[in-house]
Amino acid sequence: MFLEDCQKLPSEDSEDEDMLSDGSNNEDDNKDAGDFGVEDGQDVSDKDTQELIGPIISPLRSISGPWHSRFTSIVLKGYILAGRRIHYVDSLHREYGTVVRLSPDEVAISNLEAFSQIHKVGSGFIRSACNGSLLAHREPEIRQKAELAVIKIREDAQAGSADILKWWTLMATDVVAHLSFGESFRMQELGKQTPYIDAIQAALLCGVVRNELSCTVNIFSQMLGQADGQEKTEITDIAVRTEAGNLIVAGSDTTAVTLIYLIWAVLKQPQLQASLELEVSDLSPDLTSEELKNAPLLNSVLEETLRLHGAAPGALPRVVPEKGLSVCGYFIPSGIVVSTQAYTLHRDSTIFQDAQRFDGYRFIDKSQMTAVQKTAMSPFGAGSRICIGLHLA
Ligand code: HEM
Repeated sequence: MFLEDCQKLPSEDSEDEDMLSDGSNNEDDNKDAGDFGVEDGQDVSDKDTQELIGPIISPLRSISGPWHSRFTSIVLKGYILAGRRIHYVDSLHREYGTVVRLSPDEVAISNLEAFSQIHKVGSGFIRSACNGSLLAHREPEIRQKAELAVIKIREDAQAGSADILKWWTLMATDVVAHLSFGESFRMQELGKQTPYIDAIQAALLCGVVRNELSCTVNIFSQMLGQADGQEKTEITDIAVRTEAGNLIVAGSDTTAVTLIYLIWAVLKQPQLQASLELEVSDLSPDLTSEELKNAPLLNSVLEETLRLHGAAPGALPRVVPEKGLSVCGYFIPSGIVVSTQAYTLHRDSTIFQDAQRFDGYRFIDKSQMTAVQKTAMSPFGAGSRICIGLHLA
């Protein structure tokens, strides 16, 4: 049971407002599924049925949201195209509550219990995250690339100014390429992205990364080996190309963008910067991952960066399965898309005290984290579709 379930989030600029002032989700309508004329488990994904039901008797009609969400997704799409979906949805949660209608067939949810229900590992195929051994085997290569990035940043800074984001991006892309394909693109040495990477990013940035990827030291050698050993294989050239592009996009910009936010947030707090530098200077020059794991402030700053500035805080959409979803007194039938977003959960001041503030010490003692905070912290997603690059990142 989570506090403040099913209620409005405080507005961003009035964090101290009493969140309990409005205990409803803005609707007087009866929230019982029976009143929608839809039985539990009834599938409304069928297009004809949906058109027939229309906005008036839609099973979602009592879920609050902007008036147009009952008729069209055009406004939502406008925000998506403008790259503002996260902020738009966050503002809707603050206005309408934890369950908000976004379009005729999409509902956004920022209720933690529902979050767990939606993302928990089901009984079907379960994807597990990359395990630590990937990191252990590849640590020297990763460190060598990180050191090179720091050298390049220092050289540029000494010559006038350094484009830190550029070097983090080149570093992350080289690391992902090396681990995935067994060979780096050596973009750090070149000092720029290869046209090949430019093309992949342009083609895939708008797509959603959702492919089944196994996580091995060299993913492609395994895939191709499998293809060689079988007469019939599901793995086509196009699939290999798509997987390759997905990995590059999923692993490089996310890591680089998170790192640049970390630098920015720390530089804004000179006191924090000094303490962090002191902690890191006490570590051995080897900087093994074991040693890094035991640097409390460094890890706390990383967690806090992922909380406020993680690079993928947007919608994780899921289709409601046959049994439907009950959330905050609403019943959402099968076929409807429900989405949760870390951006809103991570800024919920009922979960994280002073949630809008970057507090580098917030996670200094992780044993103090409440169960609710642990569930809410989801910069890498959650459940069966959790980021496979989590440990590497
Ligand atoms: C700070 C860095 C990173 C962040 C914040 C991040 C975040 C995420 C999130 C939130 C998801 C879940 C998407 C969903 O549920 O629909 C995801 C999935 C994924 N990530 Fe990451 N990621 C990072 C780094 C990486 C790296 C380094 C790699 C690869 C080397 C990677 C590969 C993937 C892949 C392949 C998926 C898709 C998994 C699936 O569809 O089941 N990510 N990531």
